[in-house]
Amino acid sequence: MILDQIVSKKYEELMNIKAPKRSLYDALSCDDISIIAEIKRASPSAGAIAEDVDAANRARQYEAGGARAISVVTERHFFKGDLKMLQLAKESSNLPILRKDFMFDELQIYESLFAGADAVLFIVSILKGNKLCDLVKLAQDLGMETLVEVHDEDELTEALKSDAKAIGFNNRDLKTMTVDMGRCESLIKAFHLLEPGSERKLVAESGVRTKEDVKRLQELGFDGILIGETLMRSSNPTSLLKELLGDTR
Ligand SMILES: O=C(O)c1ccccc1NCC(=O)[C@H](O)[C@H](O)COP(=O)(O)O
Repeated sequence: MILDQIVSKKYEELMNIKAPKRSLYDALSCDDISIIAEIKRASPSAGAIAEDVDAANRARQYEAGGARAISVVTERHFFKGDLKMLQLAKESSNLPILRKDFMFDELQIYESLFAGADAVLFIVSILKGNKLCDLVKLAQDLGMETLVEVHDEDELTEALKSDAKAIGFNNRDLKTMTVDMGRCESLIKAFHLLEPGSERKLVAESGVRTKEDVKRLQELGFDGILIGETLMRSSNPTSLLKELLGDTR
């Protein structure tokens, strides 16, 4: 009986967390291109980037520079991240917060909700069978949005079976860690053939360094760009964001 009460209390709490929410989908629905600015302490390809980053301050700097959403890499082992960074970014900005991690278990979805994530990322290559669709549905049932990440056309076909409202094309090969900007170019063409007239939002991920890259991705039809390392290495991310966005607004 007491357990029932605890469970129903927790359920009420979960339902209260659902609203009000900040929408990644809306952030990607502007007339011009939106930058999702990433907070990432380290990565397998780069090693340590900014291990002592102040996530609260970074989030404020990103918002001031014109970012429309923030991605926080919470994975501990390879990226030295944690959920505290996500909570700090949420408290310190008005932007939708995306949790970027290796998500494969229902518990991680509830954990994301409690930490304040507005959206969660799923990587098709690590989710087998119906798992992707099930996790997307759970996240959306709990009021969060989803970005599903693909690296090739087979993964794209899998991603389109889910109800995700946004698809991310990652230029980084997860095995070799190398970045090929041509990857998202060919994938966006494949996407339009597979799902003409789609309402889904499209995000280019990884390897974006210059305002020319941003302009090119806008011309290709992307709604958003996820930028991590370039911003994390900058001591003035606000002005860097303004510079990157310069020719697009
Ligand atoms: O960043 C890595 O080295 C990495 C290696 C293996 C799997 C994922 C990895 N990164 C996650 C990301 O997708 C990026 O953090 C994100 O797209 C931003 O990329 P970048 O602007 O190149 O930092």
